[in-house]
Amino acid sequence: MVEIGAIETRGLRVRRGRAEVLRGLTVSVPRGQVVGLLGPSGSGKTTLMRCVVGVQRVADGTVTVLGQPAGSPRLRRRVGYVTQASSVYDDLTVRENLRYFARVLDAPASDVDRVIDETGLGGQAGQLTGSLSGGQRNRVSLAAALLGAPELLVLDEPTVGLDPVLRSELWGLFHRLADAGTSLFVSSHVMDEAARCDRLLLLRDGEVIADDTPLGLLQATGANDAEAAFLAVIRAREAPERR
Ligand SMILES: Nc1ncnc2c1ncn2[C@@H]1O[C@H](COP(=O)(O)OP(=O)(O)OP(=O)(O)O)[C@@H](O)[C@H]1O
Repeated sequence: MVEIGAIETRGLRVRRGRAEVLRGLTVSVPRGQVVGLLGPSGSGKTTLMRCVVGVQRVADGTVTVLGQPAGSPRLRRRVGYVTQASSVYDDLTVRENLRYFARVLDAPASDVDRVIDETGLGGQAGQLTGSLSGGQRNRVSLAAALLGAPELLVLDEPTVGLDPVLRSELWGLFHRLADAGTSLFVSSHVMDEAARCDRLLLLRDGEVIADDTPLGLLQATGANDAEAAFLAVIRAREAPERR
């Protein structure tokens, strides 16, 4: 049997306003890995994630998630999505928020303690969410997305605003989840997070300019880090046009 990837897109085109922001993307995200979606601000990362979770109007092409068309009702509990904005209630405590979302998602009540533990929020569980720092609040949204143990997690810049220790802990969590079989699709505009991914998709101006492992990308470009590799890929693509 052919293994169905976590995410498959074919010729995906999206227009937002007058601009074409995804320009015929064909990408494949394997299961059970942490796949990084890296690219500068405005390159289309959030738009691609919106396509994956089925909330973006698509002009052309297909998006298949866990073998189903993106947005299909059967994917609702199988896919967790964390946007850049907080998706939890400020006037509830961390634990109250998670209990509420566990009920909405029909997740086991025991998941609440599990996700509090996984996201390191034990010390804040009884605190009103509105009184937390921005980074802590992001982790409450992440904890809510972990309820019910979805097979695919789509995380839009989950480490923004976190200190290096928390950032490192969160990447550790992502890999533990992947080791247990979860697929993670994680965006970042911070190139130094590239090395933490199993696989990378580099996006620029709505096009995938590289799809490789971090090591493969460094070897292919001869660069020492992801930022230099990104620039090398861009230069190589633009070189023929200069002639
Ligand atoms: N609601 C909208 N209407 C029109 N254009 C939009 C809208 N939202 C985003 N865009 C445009 O689509 C392009 C891609 O935006 P997108 O948010 O997907 O980029 P991104 O890579 O996620 O950026 P960031 O890292 O800043 O979040 C940008 O040029 C942006 O200006």
